[in-house]
Amino acid sequence: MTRVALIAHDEKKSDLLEFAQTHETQLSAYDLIATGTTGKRLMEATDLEVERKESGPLGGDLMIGSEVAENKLDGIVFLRDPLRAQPHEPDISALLRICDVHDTALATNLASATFLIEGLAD
Ligand SMILES: O=C(CO)COP(=O)(O)O
Repeated sequence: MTRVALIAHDEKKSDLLEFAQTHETQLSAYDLIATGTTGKRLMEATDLEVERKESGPLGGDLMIGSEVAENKLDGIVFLRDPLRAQPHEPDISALLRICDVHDTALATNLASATFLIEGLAD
């Protein structure tokens, strides 16, 4: 089954929730994982079932990165906050890097997230 990770920094969570609501039917066909708070908010805002990892600052990005390293993930939507520094910046960089190492589809803004979700459906 197609497995997708959804992650958003706090300033981008409302964008991700709206995205998930818009694409809920499509997303419901996928195995979904998320960082802790993102996953909680997604399950509150939609009927989607989401496997929650740790919160980002507590290692959630690294847990998702480890799935990328094991080739378990087909795609990641990661709406980062481009305007604020994050305390766990090294973890974020590690996740982006491992996606490139394994050529895993990664969308970091809404426009590319739409392409990713539609592309995975093909
Ligand atoms: O910090 C994050 C990604 O780097 C997201 O973590 P949360 O979903 O727990 O807020």
